[in-house]
Amino acid sequence: MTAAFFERLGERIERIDSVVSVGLDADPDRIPEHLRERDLPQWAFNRRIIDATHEYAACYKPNAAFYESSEGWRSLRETVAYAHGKDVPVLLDAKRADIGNTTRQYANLLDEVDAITVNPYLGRDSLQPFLTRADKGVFVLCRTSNPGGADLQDLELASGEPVYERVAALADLWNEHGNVGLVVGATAPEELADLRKQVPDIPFLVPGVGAQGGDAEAAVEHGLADGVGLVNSSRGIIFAGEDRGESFAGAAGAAAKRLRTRLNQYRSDG
Ligand SMILES: O=c1ccn([C@@H]2O[C@H](COP(=O)(O)O)[C@@H](O)[C@H]2O)c(=O)[nH]1
Repeated sequence: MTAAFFERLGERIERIDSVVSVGLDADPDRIPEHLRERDLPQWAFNRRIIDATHEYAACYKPNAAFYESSEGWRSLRETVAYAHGKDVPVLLDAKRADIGNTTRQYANLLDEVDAITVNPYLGRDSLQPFLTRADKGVFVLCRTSNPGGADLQDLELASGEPVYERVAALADLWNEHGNVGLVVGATAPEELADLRKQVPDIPFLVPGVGAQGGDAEAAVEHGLADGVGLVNSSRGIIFAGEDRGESFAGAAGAAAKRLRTRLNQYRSDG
């Protein structure tokens, strides 16, 4: 039987001593000039990024938004297969969910990848086809890293609890197979701390360090549950060498290594 996602992730984290999620947001406008004439420029870019970063990557997190074209989906498929060939799990940041028959189609994405992000605002039935995939990780958006994340997610319910806490409570209920994680931004360190107290056993995916300037220490301190969790940086790693022409990938590798070192300093502090 295939080991559950968080078990596999925990083994990977231990093996490479890293909680870094490398975000593969291969923005076609930022891919180096010399790769733009390739058949699949995003795939050519990602392959070089993976070669340079896989030793430091607990997982790869491509954001589906960057692959929403026929070429993009082909690039994504090649990228996923290549990452798997390097033994690195892939978490597709797709933020999916819909009514029953539609969401069942979305959940087929899990045939290709190891984990996915989902949107909780349509409720349990919209997530059911993801949640029942016991061997796959399902990260529920809880308190996002963007400035507008507070607009709805921080609103207080009649009970006095903020919406993001209710989402965490529901996600905990939905976690019948031990495959649920939460997405909590590093730009919201207080919410990260509150949520960790509320759901001590659920691993977080923490985006927002690097380009968004989030709190890396809080990301590590609160993002991990029994050592398992992910701290993501996308642009800060893959475009670290944007001005370096053909040696862009080396700069990405160095950025991933630096982030691992920085995060590990907080991991060992605990
Ligand atoms: O709350 C959220 C949820 C998802 N994201 C995604 O993570 C990466 C962050 O990219 P950076 O370049 O490191 O800022 C990107 O794919 C976002 O869509 C997030 O930032 N915040």
